[in-house]
Amino acid sequence: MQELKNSLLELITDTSTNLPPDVRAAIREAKEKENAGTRSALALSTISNNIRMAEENVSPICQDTGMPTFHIHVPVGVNQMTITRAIREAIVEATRTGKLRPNSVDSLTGENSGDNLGEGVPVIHYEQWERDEIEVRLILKGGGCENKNIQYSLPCELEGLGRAGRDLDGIRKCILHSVHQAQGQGCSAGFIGVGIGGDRTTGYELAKKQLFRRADDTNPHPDLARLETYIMEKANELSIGTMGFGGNTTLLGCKIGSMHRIPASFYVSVAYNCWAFRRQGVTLDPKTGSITSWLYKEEPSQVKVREREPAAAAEGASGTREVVLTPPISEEAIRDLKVGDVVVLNGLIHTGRDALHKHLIDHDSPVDLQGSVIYHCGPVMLKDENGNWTVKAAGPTTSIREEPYQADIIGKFGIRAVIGKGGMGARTLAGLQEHGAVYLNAIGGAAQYYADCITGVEGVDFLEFGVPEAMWHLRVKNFAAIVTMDAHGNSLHRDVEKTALEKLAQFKEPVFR
Ligand SMILES: O=C(O)C[C@H](O)C(=O)O
Ligand code: SF4
Repeated sequence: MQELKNSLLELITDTSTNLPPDVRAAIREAKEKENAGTRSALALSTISNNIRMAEENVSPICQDTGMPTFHIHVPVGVNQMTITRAIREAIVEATRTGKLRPNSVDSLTGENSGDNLGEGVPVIHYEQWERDEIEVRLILKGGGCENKNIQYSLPCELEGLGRAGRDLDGIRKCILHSVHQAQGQGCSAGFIGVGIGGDRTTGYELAKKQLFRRADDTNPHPDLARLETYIMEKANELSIGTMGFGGNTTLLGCKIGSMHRIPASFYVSVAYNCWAFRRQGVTLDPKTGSITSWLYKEEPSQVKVREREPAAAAEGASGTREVVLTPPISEEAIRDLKVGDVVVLNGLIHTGRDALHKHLIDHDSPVDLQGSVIYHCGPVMLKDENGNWTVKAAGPTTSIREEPYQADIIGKFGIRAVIGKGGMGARTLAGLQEHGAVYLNAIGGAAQYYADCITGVEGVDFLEFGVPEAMWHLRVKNFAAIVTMDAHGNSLHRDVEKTALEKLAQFKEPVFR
């Protein structure tokens, strides 16, 4: 098995940097459905560029390279411990070369192991089979969409949909609700895997297993096939759209599996995966460990591929105002901004996410933040041989996690803009109004696109928090993001959620009897 580690490294690298054709086709279709000049069309254009850049640069599509999760089939007699050792070596190597972000954090001490290894990380499931080849499937599922997974215990009451009973119609309601509760926070448009039945653990496992199905397959079970088709149609009428900007595509794929349960329990478990759906697989020669085939490389047959770029997403949103700003930004410039404006930033910005926000509540900042821009981002960084840092990937992280801190931090330090994704809540909105600040929504997952806007790394503080959580001081050029919450009490996120809830309520009546 001398080739095993190299094969696994190739699999990890390809998974992180190159989306499979079925996922690309779903995104391409979504792009064709959006109207020219809309925010969703613009976001999908950025996403498509990002996918291309990641492949060309052989760099992570999204900076959050997620929880590496392997599903492996082995012929009888193959040593699983040899495979586990090779996976661990390949993971360390992929982290060292910037194909994976160091993502494994000790839950008690907060320490980042730095090499993506740790208790329970990576996740590896083995199963024996009677074929004489090894099959390795891998998903890199990021944290923002993982946080939007949801498990329902039937019967239950669902906002907008009323009672969900222990039958196919109750299941239908849970799945629709799961898409609504995710809004744009899991980097919609997303893919969902659904597990019906099992217990709390196996239900989620079944849901995640569905994510290994190709986006263009058909469920062999007629009821589940019907339900998948129904969900795809109705979830896309919720108008949540790409990144929760509103729009025609909210869901790119829905795959449902079912298993037995015990009489008292009836779970519907939903695994939500962002558009950056990094899934790949290989078969390996059990003697040499070399790759014999790739599992998700063929183009889907039923999706037509257009020759030229559709007019829809070609250029910037029509009628939007573009405002160029350089920090430190004045309160006046900020109060002039309205939801829908595109802000183009030049100059110095600072990253800060969970650890930094918690820290700043009762500590000083190492740099003056008056008039500054904070970027909710945990980048992939590499140090070169001269000790200089380079940015390998740098998209936004989900902002809502900072909701308990954000308004206070803005007030305490005089921050004028926060860049993130998915939007923030009522407390932050009030804080923006009170202190004169805005929330700027960047396109989640577009880590190559934003890394390209970073012209220099001017320093770093709190590296002891780990690479993703450190405070990186980044010089940017033409960094564009949309104002989705302004200093006048307006929030696009609040509006989209309200509309989506009204639309969800239209699906209250029974459909599957
Ligand atoms: O950790 C990150 O960089 C992002 C995360 O996947 C998120 O979606 O919030
Ligand atoms: S930032 Fe968005 S695209 Fe990246 S892993 Fe998180 S949810 Fe997925």
